[in-house]
Amino acid sequence: MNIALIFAGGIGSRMSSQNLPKQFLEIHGTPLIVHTIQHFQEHPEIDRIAVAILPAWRERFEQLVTRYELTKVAWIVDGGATGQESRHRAIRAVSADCPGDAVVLVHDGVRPLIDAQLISDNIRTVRERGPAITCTKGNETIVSSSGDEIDDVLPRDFLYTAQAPQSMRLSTALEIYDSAVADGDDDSIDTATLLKRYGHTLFRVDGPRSNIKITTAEDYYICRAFFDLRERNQIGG
Ligand SMILES: C[C@](O)(CO)[C@H](O)COP(=O)(O)O
Repeated sequence: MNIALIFAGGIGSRMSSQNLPKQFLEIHGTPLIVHTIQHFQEHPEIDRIAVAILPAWRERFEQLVTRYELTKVAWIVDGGATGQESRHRAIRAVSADCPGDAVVLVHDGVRPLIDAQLISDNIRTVRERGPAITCTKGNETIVSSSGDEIDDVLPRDFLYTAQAPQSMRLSTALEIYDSAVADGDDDSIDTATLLKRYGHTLFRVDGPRSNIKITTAEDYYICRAFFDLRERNQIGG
């Protein structure tokens, strides 16, 4: 069994989209969260979908589930105060109904350019090797800087950006999220961070550069340009 767990619990504080959370912004007349879920809905290997949503937007989301016939959406949980809490709530809801060896793909609601290949590659990697983290190779030099001076120039050959999906067995997801709470952490950056902290070996799944996360207004316009290209069949997905 393979389950997509979509996190759409954030308010989009880094993007000024008036009062509309960014996951509800539209591209080509369809909300971003629907574009994202449709990739999982249409994927033959995905059985069910869990979504963590802002409590105040739950009703609006439920209407979208009906309108766009997102029939695989089996759990809608209220998002928590942090991304970690939202993901944990969704993992707990899924764990109450599904076996621990199910594969879960944790994905951002605002990464609508995911494609079928990436979903398949995540599932295969978890089944054959272990936890899978979607990555893209860096094509610019990365430096670290804690003040206004550059502390270090990092070796680009070994640098990647971790994206999503971030995937693992359901039992592993529950174990790391429970452990984080027990250890007093309720605001970790992402699933990859927790997997690494609790000693898991992570395997890289190479994804396309187009699988961007919409964080700022600029990202929205870049994403829209990718949608236009896809519509003209100039990139895959
Ligand atoms: C999970 C993630 O997309 C990996 O790059 C990222 O960490 C999510 O970050 P956000 O701050 O919750 O948008």
